[in-house]
Amino acid sequence: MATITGIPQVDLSQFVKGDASQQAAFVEALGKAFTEIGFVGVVNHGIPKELIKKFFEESERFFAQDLEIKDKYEVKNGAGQRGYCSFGREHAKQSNVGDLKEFYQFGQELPEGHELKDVYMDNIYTDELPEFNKTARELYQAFEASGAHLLEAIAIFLGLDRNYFNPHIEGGNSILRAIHYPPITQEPKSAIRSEEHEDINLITLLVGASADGLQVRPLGQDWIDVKALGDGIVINVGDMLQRLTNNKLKSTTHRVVNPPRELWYTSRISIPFFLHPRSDMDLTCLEDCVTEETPLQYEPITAGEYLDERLREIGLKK
Ligand SMILES: O=C(O)CCC(=O)C(=O)O
Ligand SMILES: [Fe+2]
Repeated sequence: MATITGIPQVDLSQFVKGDASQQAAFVEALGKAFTEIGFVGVVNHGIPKELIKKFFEESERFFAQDLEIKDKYEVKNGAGQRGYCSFGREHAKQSNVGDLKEFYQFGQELPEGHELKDVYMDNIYTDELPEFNKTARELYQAFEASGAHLLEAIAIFLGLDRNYFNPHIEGGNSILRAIHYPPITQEPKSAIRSEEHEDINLITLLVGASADGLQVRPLGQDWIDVKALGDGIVINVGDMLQRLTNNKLKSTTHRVVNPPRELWYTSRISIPFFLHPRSDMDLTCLEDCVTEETPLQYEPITAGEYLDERLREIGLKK
């Protein structure tokens, strides 16, 4: 039984396989969750359980290697968008203390002849762990498919054509990230594994982490613990979708806190998929989201320009 506590939960199979009334109920529930707290738990998301398990195991293997090996896969001035990013390098935009994590990122890979083929940086594949590379590709594609269904439901909720997002996410600039929070061995500078932040992209799909620690803080409320039990995934709205909808859908602050002292010896692995559109997607606020009660909050910008701005703020781009 898959359950997620702390946030509302929806069943994606109702939308993908259900009849019209089940689809409508799904759209309603998803829209409510995203306008209120910006986070939702999703069960029956269509991402194969075995694939998730395999990628978790391969990620553990990757991070367990000597730093000397991992360092080979770090691109020192590549804005951290592919390959390995070493411990402490990324920090939240308001903080100058690095997060207590290391991670590895895979990006979009397109077939020969695709118009965006040469636009993206090549992925960095490890020599030691061919299965890490292979499962990353498979999981990337499974996340893209599941994310496309969710965006279709969001488009319906926003009163747009249900295929509104399709041309923007086909060949999009999404990132699959495997994060490792190592065991804590000495009194940490802060009680936080990953400082509070909002995600940059359209939506994030997060595979149930290997340990507790994720907390979200809806506007005007206290921190809420989000726990994924079983095989549900956590989905949240990112800043690009919040911006496009003129704050109708909420990109909610979240963080990962350290475990209690008696669990310091434990590590934590989590697998977020940051669903990004193509760089040329226009993020100008949707007309229907600008009203007398909700006046325009943002200037027009493209997804590419916005990403650039944000990567500088978090120390990944100079
Ligand atoms: O590790 C987690 O559970 C969340 C990570 C996260 O919020 C992020 O990488 O943006
Ligand atoms: Fe995040």
